[in-house]
Amino acid sequence: MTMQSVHVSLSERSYDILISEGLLEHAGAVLNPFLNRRYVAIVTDENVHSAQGDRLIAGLKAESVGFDFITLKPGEATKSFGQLEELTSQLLDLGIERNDLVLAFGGGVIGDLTGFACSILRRGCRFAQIPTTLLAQVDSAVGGKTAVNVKQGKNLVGAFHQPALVLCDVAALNTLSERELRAGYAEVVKYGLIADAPFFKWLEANGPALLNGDIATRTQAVKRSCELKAAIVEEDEKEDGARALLNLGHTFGHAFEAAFGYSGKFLHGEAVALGTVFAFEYSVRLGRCAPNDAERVKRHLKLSGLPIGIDNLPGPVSADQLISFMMQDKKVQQGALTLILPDGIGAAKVVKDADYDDVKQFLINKIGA
Ligand SMILES: NC(=O)c1ccc[n+]([C@@H]2O[C@H](COP(=O)([O-])OP(=O)(O)OC[C@H]3O[C@@H](n4cnc5c(N)ncnc54)[C@H](O)[C@@H]3O)[C@@H](O)[C@H]2O)c1
Ligand SMILES: O=C(O)C(=O)C[C@@H](O)[C@H](O)[C@H](O)COP(=O)(O)O
Ligand SMILES: [Zn+2]
Repeated sequence: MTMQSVHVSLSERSYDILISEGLLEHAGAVLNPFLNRRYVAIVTDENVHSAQGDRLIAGLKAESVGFDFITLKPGEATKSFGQLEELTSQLLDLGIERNDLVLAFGGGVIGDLTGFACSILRRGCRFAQIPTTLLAQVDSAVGGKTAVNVKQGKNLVGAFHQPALVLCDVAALNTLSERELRAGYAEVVKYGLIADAPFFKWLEANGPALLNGDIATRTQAVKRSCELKAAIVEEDEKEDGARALLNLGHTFGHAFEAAFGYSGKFLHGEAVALGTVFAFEYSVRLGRCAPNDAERVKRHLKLSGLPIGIDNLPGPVSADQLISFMMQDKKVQQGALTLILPDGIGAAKVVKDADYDDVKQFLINKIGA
């Protein structure tokens, strides 16, 4: 097994991201040094349990690591307050101690919910991320943001809680649906657009191979994404500055997700893709970004099967609805919107004090009042 790794350096909260094909079958051996007793609680969802569970079980059994599964319903609706209460209760019933290791085995929904539960369980217990979607391997498993969604907006109740270890088995992506794979790809593209124009160019050439299952290309993309995210998180763990760049496309995107009620009709990655298009178009409107750059981004997202226009929305939504969700965004300061706006490909900026009326007019022009 050829192993790649990325270190996230955060003093006593530092950890490694291990990336390889076939890691699940070695999970017991890799996790053993992190275990105070040979036992883990595994939080997962039904799809992941049936598609990948046997591989993890084999890896744990090979090292005589005992385990219990807590298996939740799949989908964004699981990232809720109700499920948080239920999950913490189940973990307590299993007798999970502070120094035990809980495994978040699944996509970003499982990772965000489990990470949040672990941040509050007995005032904080350890957990490892075992991400099984492209989105989770390149983004959500790294950096310690955990949360649930509420009716007022996306991820509005949560905590920063870093994992002890991240295990990315790229072979786990073989059972992921094409739609979920493409949605995760939106976050890969994001890294190129924020800060790495050569990576975006590489994706224009290699994105099709990545989406078609080429393991080497996937491994390279996961590694580069994790390196870029780790560098930003190391600089600004709790989003006082540069970390907000990772929110490119999210201020608009989260508003779409909230408007559709976290129903799965519009996935996080799809919302990020359309939100990124909106961010580029708004930047063009402000004269910050060349129209050609926005067109190039839209072309690549479209070729990758991602939504780039309001025709791709699963139902009607109004500018009023969107702007009111946007005003609940965690980046709002003194009542003013913060947007992540590109000055071009690979050159995103955190823009505070965005003009509310102008953003609203932009949305009205795009989708109607
Ligand atoms: N914490 C962060 O930094 C961060 C970053 C990005 C996104 N997120 C959050 O992540 C969530 C989205 O995560 P996601 O896109 O992974 O969605 P998800 O967790 O809902 O997983 C997508 C679907 O794929 C299934 N699945 C997962 N792995 C599978 C596999 N290997 N084989 C077959 N099916 C599999 C799941 O059951 C689910 O139905 C959102 O809530 C978003 O807000 C968080
Ligand atoms: O890690 C980050 O920081 C990100 O912003 C990554 C995003 O892809 C992710 O969707 C995150 O959950 C959004 O953060 P939020 O603070 O806007 O909820
Ligand atoms: Zn995201």
